[in-house]
Amino acid sequence: MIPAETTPPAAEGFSLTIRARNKDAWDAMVGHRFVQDVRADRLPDAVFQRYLRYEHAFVETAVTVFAQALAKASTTDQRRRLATVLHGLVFDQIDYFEAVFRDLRMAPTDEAGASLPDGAKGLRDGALALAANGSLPEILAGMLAAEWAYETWCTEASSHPISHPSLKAWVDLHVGGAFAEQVVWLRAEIDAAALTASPALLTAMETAFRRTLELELPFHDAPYR
Ligand SMILES: Cc1ncc(CN)c(N)n1
Repeated sequence: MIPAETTPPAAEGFSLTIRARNKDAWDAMVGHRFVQDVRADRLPDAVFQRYLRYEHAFVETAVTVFAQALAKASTTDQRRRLATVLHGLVFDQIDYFEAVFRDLRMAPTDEAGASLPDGAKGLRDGALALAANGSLPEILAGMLAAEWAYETWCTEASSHPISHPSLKAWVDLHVGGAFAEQVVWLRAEIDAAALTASPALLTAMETAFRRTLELELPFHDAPYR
């Protein structure tokens, strides 16, 4: 669904506004069956292993998306922040996949992603199209939806016992520290951009936010096949 023309309210930031206006998609993501299974410590191993492959591919996609955001950045602060985001992805997160594939004796994911299911390809293709065609605020609004939803559900899930050490480690990578700072920064960028954005740009930012949440749902359905 494309949102109707968007206006930012005076008092609260635009990031909170678009999350509230898209509560149905947000709630569907942070309450997805996959999230519920992690929280209840009952995620089947086969689902986790399929998820890891799709997720590894998505992290590689996120590197491309944030690299394109960096190319479109106009200030040194934005470039530094985005370089930090990229560092977290190519080191902390890719290191995690290399270790987990070794520990679980899984073959590495094929780099071209040819074997990905439609749900995983949908999120990848949506994010890459946004990165290629969108302005910086649109790209950041789309990635805010992905990062903020993960920070939210992982923070909640991390207060429950998670017995699979690799799953626990993955959840913990999205709680506090540099990841939380990244979400704070993305929100601040969206809030600041909205203050001077045209109505068309506000709508484009909200569309990117919602579309990403909508694409997250089939991505997380996919490992259940
Ligand atoms: C599918 C997906 N969406 C979001 C995130 C948060 N980086 C993630 N790791 N994976």
